[in-house]
Amino acid sequence: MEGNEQVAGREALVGARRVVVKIGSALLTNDGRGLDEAAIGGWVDQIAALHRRGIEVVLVSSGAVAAGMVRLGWQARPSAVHELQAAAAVGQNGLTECYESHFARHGLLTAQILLTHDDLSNRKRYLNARSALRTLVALRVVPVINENDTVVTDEIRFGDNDTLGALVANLLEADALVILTDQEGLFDADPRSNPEARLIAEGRADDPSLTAVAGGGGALGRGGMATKLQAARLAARSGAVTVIASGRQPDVLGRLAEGERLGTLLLPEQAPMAARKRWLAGQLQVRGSLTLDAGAVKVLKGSGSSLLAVGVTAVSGQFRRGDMVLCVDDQGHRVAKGLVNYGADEARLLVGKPSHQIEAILGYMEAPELIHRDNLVVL
Ligand SMILES: Nc1ncnc2c1ncn2[C@@H]1O[C@H](COP(=O)(O)OP(=O)(O)O)[C@@H](O)[C@H]1O
Ligand SMILES: N[C@@H](CCC(=O)OP(=O)(O)O)C(=O)O
Repeated sequence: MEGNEQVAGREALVGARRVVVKIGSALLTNDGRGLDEAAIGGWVDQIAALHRRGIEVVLVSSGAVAAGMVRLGWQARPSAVHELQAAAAVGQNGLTECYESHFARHGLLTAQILLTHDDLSNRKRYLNARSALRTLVALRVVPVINENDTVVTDEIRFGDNDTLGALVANLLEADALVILTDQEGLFDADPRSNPEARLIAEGRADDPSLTAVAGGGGALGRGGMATKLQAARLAARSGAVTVIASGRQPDVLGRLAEGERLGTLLLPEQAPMAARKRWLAGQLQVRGSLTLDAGAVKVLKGSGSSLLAVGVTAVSGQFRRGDMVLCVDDQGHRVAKGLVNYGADEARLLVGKPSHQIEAILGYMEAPELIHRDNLVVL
């Protein structure tokens, strides 16, 4: 049942139609030697493949300052604002050129968009930015966004591009924000300093315990995991899920879109329900059915509750835990469908039984409900 669980847990990316991909400085720069053009070519190939599948991708790319430093022959990142601004202005050219030439190999146009904090906090400019981006996406152009480093000062800058990526995800109501970085995801401690650190595969974006483990960035990046977690919280506001993953994993974007467990998935508290339900509703393959009594039909339709065995009168078909089953009323009318927590044989034993008896009947309890409400869609 691994496979079903995998897809159920990652459905928001599997069904995503619009994705913001953020590529960080730590990843883009060739050990501080300027842009890693070969790696950029690889990400462009992946994005083009998503495009061909009909997924709209908006790119948020860092790297201007790092690329500018190399072009200018500077060894160390300057601390003076005017020098950072100059480096960004020089480097942004190289960045744009690099993306443009790689996307051109796939017959795709790019558009450079440089935003500042003001552009997104001022309502009028926000709406202008939104309509321009929507138009570009509708034209199948790939927007490549960065902060307009040349005109911002410390007080008004995002600084890290994680925040910018999240705001763009909000702006476009994207389904997902994918943050590609130099680590496999969020670990329970910074893996640079703690080799024992373990990857956190999944969590709630607003889980306060994650704040404690998310540290600052490396030499090249700006915000580290702390700003990535904050970005996930921001993105969650408009219902987007966030994935933090390593850009060095081969075909990371394609594999995520296939539902593979890579990196850290950070789910919003409320809104992903809509995406999840959309995905559930779109699933065609049903392995069996559960007949519900009138009380169960009422609570499912009325209050969006989970389905308990006590409200089930009959089980048909052969299904396994995690399979999609149909819920019908006593007349056989379709009421709901969802991913079931028990296989058909166990479900038959549980028919009409209250949840507190599950353990006594089966010898174990997988879950107190037959179908959890998160995995259920009323038809
Ligand atoms: N809990 C953690 N898990 C993973 N990485 C962490 C964690 N805490 C801090 N980091 C650091 O965050 C860095 C990635 O962030 P950053 O350097 O800002 O990259 P980017 O430029 O891709 O945004 C990692 O290289 C790592 O050292
Ligand atoms: N706007 C800056 C990028 C800032 C930055 O490095 O952010 P991040 O990739 O989040 O660590 C640049 O292009 O150099």
